[in-house]
Amino acid sequence: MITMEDIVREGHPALRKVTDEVTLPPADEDRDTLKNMLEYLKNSQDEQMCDRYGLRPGVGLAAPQINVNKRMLAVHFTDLNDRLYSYGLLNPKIVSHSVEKTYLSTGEGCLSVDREVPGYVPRYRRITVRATDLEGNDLKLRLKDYAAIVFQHEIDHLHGIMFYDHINKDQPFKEPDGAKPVD
Ligand SMILES: OCN(O)CCCc1ccccc1
Ligand code: NI
Repeated sequence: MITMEDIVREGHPALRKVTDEVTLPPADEDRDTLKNMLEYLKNSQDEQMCDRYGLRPGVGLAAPQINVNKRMLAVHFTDLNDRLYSYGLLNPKIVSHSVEKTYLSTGEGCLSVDREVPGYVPRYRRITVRATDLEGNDLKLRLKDYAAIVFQHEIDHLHGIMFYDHINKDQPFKEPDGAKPVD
């Protein structure tokens, strides 16, 4: 099982690499890795597992965070309308997005960042993502608000981008133009 020891922290070069696409159908090793990433998220949202294994709760995890240079990510969360998003995704790609922006009013954190980095992280309010799931299905996900934020955070990791790269250096809490916050 994946624990915090497997998660690399900022400064590790893996977090600044652009990942390689996964050849499809995925090799068993890739599928197992992705399943383990999804398992980590579920474990991290269970209090007993957290206490027993010292896990930090997470709603998403990208392969570079466990030092795997592959374009794959896992998410496990319910959005504000109680829709469950639980996926292991191969080669996810944002194929379209709104001009309109959003941001998490609490700011963002990251399992690979052991410090608070205050500030708003501007994100697209709506995105469409194409990807392949663990069963080999081609998915087209239309996401907005919180779900869009989580997916953008994870897809950024696949391109070596950290959430704080987006924070306005001079005015971290400047509301992004015309953006509607997710509270
Ligand atoms: O890369 C995943 N990760 O570090 C866990 C935190 C995920 C996350 C946190 C805040 C807003 C969006 C996504
Ligand atoms: Ni992260």
